[in-house]
Amino acid sequence: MHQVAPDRSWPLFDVAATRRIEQAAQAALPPFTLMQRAGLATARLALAIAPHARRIWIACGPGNNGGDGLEAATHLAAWGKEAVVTLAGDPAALPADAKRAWERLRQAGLDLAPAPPHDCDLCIDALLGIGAARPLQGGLAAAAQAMAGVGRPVLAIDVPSGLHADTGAGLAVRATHTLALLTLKPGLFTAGGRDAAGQVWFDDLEVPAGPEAPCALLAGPPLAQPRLHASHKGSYGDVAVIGGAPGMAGAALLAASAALHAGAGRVYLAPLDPAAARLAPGLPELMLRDWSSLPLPSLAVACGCGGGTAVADVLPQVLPQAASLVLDADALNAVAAQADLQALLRARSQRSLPTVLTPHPLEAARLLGTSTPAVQADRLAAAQALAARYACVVVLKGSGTVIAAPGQPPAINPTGSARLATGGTGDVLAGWIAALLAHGLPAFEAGQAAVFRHGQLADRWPAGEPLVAGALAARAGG
Ligand SMILES: NC(=O)C1=CN([C@@H]2O[C@H](COP(=O)(O)OP(=O)(O)OC[C@H]3O[C@@H](n4cnc5c(N)ncnc54)[C@H](OP(=O)(O)O)[C@@H]3O)[C@@H](O)[C@H]2O)[C@@H](O)CC1
Ligand SMILES: [K+]
Repeated sequence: MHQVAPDRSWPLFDVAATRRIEQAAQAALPPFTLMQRAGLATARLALAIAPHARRIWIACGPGNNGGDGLEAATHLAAWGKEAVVTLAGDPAALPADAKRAWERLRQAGLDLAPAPPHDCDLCIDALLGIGAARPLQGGLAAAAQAMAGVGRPVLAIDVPSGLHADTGAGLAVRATHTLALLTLKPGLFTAGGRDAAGQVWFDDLEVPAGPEAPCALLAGPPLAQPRLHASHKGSYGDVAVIGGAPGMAGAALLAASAALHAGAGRVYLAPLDPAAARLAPGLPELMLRDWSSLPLPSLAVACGCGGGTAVADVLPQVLPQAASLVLDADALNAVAAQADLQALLRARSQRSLPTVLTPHPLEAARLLGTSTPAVQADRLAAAQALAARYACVVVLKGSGTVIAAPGQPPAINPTGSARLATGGTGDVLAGWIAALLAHGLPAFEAGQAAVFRHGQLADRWPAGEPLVAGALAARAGG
């Protein structure tokens, strides 16, 4: 059993693949072996979470997830805990493995409680796992509500009940800990998954994934990029930030600052507000230019960043010329609105010019011609659809940022928190990605590395210190 920490990457498997892995293992092992292992692993983690717990409520549901809970309850009772077991369903209708767990519970002298306990030291959520097929209702919904009311740690078995294991969508039990079994599922790490799952643990039940290919990866830390002594500013590439329409100069400045601090050799700032060009940006390292004078074919360009509607006039030049390109915010809205810009964007991949789009869910919805809820209902699919449609790398922002590229499994970023939900952090990310593109990283790696470090910086931000985008940019790459 391992805690899933952002110190390495992890393969993720969807429900269909998990079912195939489970079936192959069931066929190779004596009956009930997997559920015994699942129940024992759950009971062990429960003890580790709440070693001094006296009363533990195990809330079981009508499928094999409930069976895991019944099996865990038998262990916990044998170890001297008061195990209060409820079952939202009919014991006679349990599937075969779960029924066997139920019989073992009875043989151990335990029985079902008619109702949840008034108080307990730990709840175990064994209501639903990967079989969650619809919103929680009836006895399952009542048990989930009671768990929320207890106000104690909640250990979810496999998946917080109600959460869609593939997508992270759905109203779910809010767990403090989740023990994923057999495989790690992508829904634990994106959309509502991170809030529902809490701290994630993983036990493969001694079953290898075999020939199954992961549907996605949980990203690990990017490789460090040591700088050679025999290098100069030209070794690290040039970035230009084009954005900052009247009233929004700060966005472009934040992106430029991030690119500079993330290690770009030289950074040009090309504000779209003519008045802004006369303002001292506070960063003497930046080179102010009119966008039309930039040497686009030798630059990594970050375009958008407070560009307003003015950015639409720039894109017909930038899209075909920029050596590598990050499109953010207003640039994405311009592309969503204009078919000619979409054609120019798609044409970049035919010339092997790297491009990264950094939409938030609403921008992604505009680019896909759909709604924000539809994007959030399946973030992995939305990011992959965008990458395929525009033939580029997509960084779909939000909880569990997804990085997608055509023809390869997407990555989900494990770092970052709601502390990043403050103005300008997206501009910082765009400039940071541009710096890594300028350095020569392939687009997917650049997106993944910048997103990981950007989130990690926020995770490590001192608790008492306000996280503002300017300070974040100043620590980019640090
Ligand atoms: N087999 C094994 O040995 C192993 C199994 N393992 C464990 O089993 C879990 C998968 O078990 P599972 O396939 O039985 O699915 P599970 O999530 O328990 O629920 C299915 C039941 O819930 C019902 N139901 C669904 N939604 C509902 C709703 N909203 N409201 C009400 N009912 C609802 C659904 O009813 P139906 O949709 O069929 O009408 C069905 O009766 C997996 O996550 C892992 O924990 C692992 O430990 C490996 C070893
Ligand atoms: K569960």
